[in-house]
Amino acid sequence: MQAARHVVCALSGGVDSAVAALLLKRRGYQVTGVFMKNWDLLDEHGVCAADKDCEDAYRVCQILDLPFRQVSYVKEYWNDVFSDFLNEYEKGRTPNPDIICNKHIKFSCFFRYAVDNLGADAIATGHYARTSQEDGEVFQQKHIKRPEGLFRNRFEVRNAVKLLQAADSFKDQTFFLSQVSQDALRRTIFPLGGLTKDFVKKIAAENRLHHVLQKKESMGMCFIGKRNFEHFLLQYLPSRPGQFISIEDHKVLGTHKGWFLYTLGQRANIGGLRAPWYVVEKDSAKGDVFVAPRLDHPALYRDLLRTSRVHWITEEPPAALVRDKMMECHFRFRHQMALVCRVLQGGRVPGQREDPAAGAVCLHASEGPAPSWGAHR
Ligand SMILES: Nc1ncnc2c1ncn2[C@@H]1O[C@H](COP(=O)(O)OP(=O)(O)OP(=O)(O)O)[C@@H](O)[C@H]1O
Repeated sequence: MQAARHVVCALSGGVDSAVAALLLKRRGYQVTGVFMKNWDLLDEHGVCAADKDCEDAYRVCQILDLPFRQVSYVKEYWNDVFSDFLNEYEKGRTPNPDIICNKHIKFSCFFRYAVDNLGADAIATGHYARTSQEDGEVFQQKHIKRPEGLFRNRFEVRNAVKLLQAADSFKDQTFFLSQVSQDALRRTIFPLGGLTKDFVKKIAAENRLHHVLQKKESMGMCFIGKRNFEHFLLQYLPSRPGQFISIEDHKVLGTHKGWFLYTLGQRANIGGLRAPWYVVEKDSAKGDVFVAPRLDHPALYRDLLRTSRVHWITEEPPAALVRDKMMECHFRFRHQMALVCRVLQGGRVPGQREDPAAGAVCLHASEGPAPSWGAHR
């Protein structure tokens, strides 16, 4: 008889990955649970939250009778995720550290550790996402036990694998997985891809996983916790006091501690003013932040958005984009925001060589691509 395939499941100490590990075991895989310690500084209460999460992950393995390991990527997280996060803020952009963490830590360091050190055939996480090689049936909300034979070709894939949205569109986490490599995706299983969160909680409750059920859902950036975001950032970046200026009459409305703390479109709380104002523009040289008085103010809207090099998971870059220099794509600009169909124009980024994988996104659905890179309003 063929030996069971070995799947290394990333266990965060939360309910999703605990149920992912349980489902893998039920399907006949040999499962190892691994907790990653990525951040070891104390939170706002002087507690290292990672220690409690690690204990919870260990308990999941005890309940499910799985081997448990712990790895530390504190140094890698600091160098590849947190430093990038600070650098991006310093440049006035708003990075998403969860996307970078998936790219560099979970689907790179952890993936290599699982394959090279633990001899895994595949890794698994509790993300709500699917790939084009999932065996549809087994992801339905039924307790079906599958004979091992059905999965024997699971990891011998010839065609490139696609990242697909989860069945639970509210929980779908593909936005955070948008930078993973083809190499890692080929050997990744998302056991929760076809399930709803409620169903996952039900499975946890029926399988003695009460300790993870009681935990609060992780929200926002893990290293910030409940701390005030501005205070947190100003511990790492020097403040640069500047002014809030009205875009309408250039009147000074108040002061702030750093233009880089604001994101375009963000609501700005200006001391002493009751009505909300929204960020339109930032002047990095003078440190001023220009604001508009209403969310429907025309100064807040754009026709064109420039992207840096696009990360193509399946076809790099798509042949249609190289041939036509443009293609229709569906975009999501933030997690849980609706997907919108827009035209992506490949081409030349100013100051760089011709690169069909870099692009501009025309933000009006009804119009064709914008005429040139110069136009950005
Ligand atoms: N510290 C960690 N150690 C191991 N795996 C992790 C860790 N943090 C996250 N993961 C993996 O990444 C997945 C997504 O994590 P994320 O924190 O975004 O989601 P989540 O919905 O809160 O998941 P969970 O309920 O499992 O904590 C987890 O389900 C788990 O597989």
